[in-house]
Amino acid sequence: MNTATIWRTTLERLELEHTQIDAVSKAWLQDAHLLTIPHVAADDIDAPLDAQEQGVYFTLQVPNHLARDVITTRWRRSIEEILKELTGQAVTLSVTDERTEGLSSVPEQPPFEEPLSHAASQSTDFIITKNNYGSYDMAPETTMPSEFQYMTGNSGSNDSLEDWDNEQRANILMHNRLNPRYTFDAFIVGNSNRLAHAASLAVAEAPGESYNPLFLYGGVGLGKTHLLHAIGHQGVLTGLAVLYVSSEQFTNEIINAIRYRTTEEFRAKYRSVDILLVDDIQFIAGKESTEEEFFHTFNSLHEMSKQIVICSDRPPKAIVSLEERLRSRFEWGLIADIQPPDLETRMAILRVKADLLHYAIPDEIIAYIAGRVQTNIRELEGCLNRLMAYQQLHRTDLTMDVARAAMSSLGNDNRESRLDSRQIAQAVAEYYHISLAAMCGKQRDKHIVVPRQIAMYLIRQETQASLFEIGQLFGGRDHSTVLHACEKIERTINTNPTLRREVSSIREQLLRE
Ligand SMILES: Nc1ncnc2c1ncn2[C@@H]1O[C@H](COP(=O)(O)OP(=O)(O)OP(=O)(O)O)[C@@H](O)[C@H]1O
Repeated sequence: MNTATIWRTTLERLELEHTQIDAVSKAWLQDAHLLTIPHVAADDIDAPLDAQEQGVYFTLQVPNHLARDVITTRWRRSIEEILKELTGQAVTLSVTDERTEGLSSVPEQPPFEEPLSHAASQSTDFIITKNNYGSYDMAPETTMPSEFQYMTGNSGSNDSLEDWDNEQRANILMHNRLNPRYTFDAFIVGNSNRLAHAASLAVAEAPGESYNPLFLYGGVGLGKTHLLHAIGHQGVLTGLAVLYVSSEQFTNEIINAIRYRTTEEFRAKYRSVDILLVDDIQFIAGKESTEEEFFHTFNSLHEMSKQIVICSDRPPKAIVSLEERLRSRFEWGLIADIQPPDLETRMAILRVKADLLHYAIPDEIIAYIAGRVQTNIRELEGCLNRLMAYQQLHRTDLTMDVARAAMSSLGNDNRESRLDSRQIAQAVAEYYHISLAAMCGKQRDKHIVVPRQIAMYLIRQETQASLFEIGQLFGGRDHSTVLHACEKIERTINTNPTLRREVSSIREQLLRE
């Protein structure tokens, strides 16, 4: 079997096994090329090579960055599984959007073409939205409605554009209050934000060429503004005129332009930018003249292939009272959502933020904070700042007790009153699939002892129960046994990432209840 046959068979199997596979992924996968590293070529898979033990390394070449990220996140595991079955060997698959030299290609296939640029890779604009199955749906390009002609031909707006000299463009750059901390480098990518990040990067690398507009949406404090600014920084670096505005600012400028009869200047300003970044667009809904003006600004920029990036707390369809013609434009390019980050991503974000602040903080405390704040990264950062402030104020070492005190005294921890010891013990027993009775009893098997110690540790952390009370719950054990258990878990958590993850997952589960 050569790689072409393997890939064809893999695709057929994938489509059979995943009937909900979305149209965009399907198109990317059909365009993809499966390659192997020469010394473990797939043609040799029947030969008893070393590769039999090491497995086969495949590379899947896909058309662009976004395809790479989506296929890696959503499909790589399944493809690997199928390849494993087909080849009868362990398989490692990497997905790339670059042409990799030295890989064996498929003899019967046409020669591999240069990877497509973002512009070329997307011959038609399409809309990708998540459907109810959590996969992506694609809709065909919308045709350009006639209102699009506004201000592009007869109105003379292009003349005003030419009048808009370099000095004024420089002014725009100067007055862009882009937060220097909000860069791509400082953005942690996890499954929750991978698509939004990849799309933002694509847009920053080739403004106006790939996804236009790019519409990012997600809950409060999940990094939408951060990505907008990151795109902005990149644009500024390459000398483009970038304008970042909140929809509120846009509205105020329109009101003033109407009041002081300066609408021509307003229009010239907005239509001379190369990248327009608009935050919190949901607030323009229902504001008639703002919507009207934004509509025309959008059309002018889009026609000139200038990049527009829009953020909102909800998808266009959910912005009630937004004019239909605006909604359809927002759905024109790419819609990417940002979901709340998982525990690992929250921990990674905290670690990076702490490092940036040169704040030495043990993993255990990182896990503790990340377990507490689950849906808002701004709040997560707030906790870190509070902890620093608390520690400095009390001039104390950073310990778990200090972290707990900082959280509770600053009103960020009201869970103690909700969680009781029995509930925690029950959650731990369930997590480890053992009975509560066994965990609280006398058994000394390892698979019971460790969960018991974890339960003691969590109860100590999450409730006001004394060592004596905890001992009573666990079959009348001595307070020193409880203390020993708590200290042991506290120590081990710092050196054992698996245990740390388990404890954090239980805590997260408890806080969710
Ligand atoms: N993935 C991430 N990596 C690093 N920091 C992040 C990430 N996501 C968000 N942040 C940080 O979280 C804070 C809040 O992010 P941001 O202001 O971008 O959120 P938002 O989605 O625009 O929120 P809002 O809807 O309230 O405007 C910022 O300090 C940002 O740097």
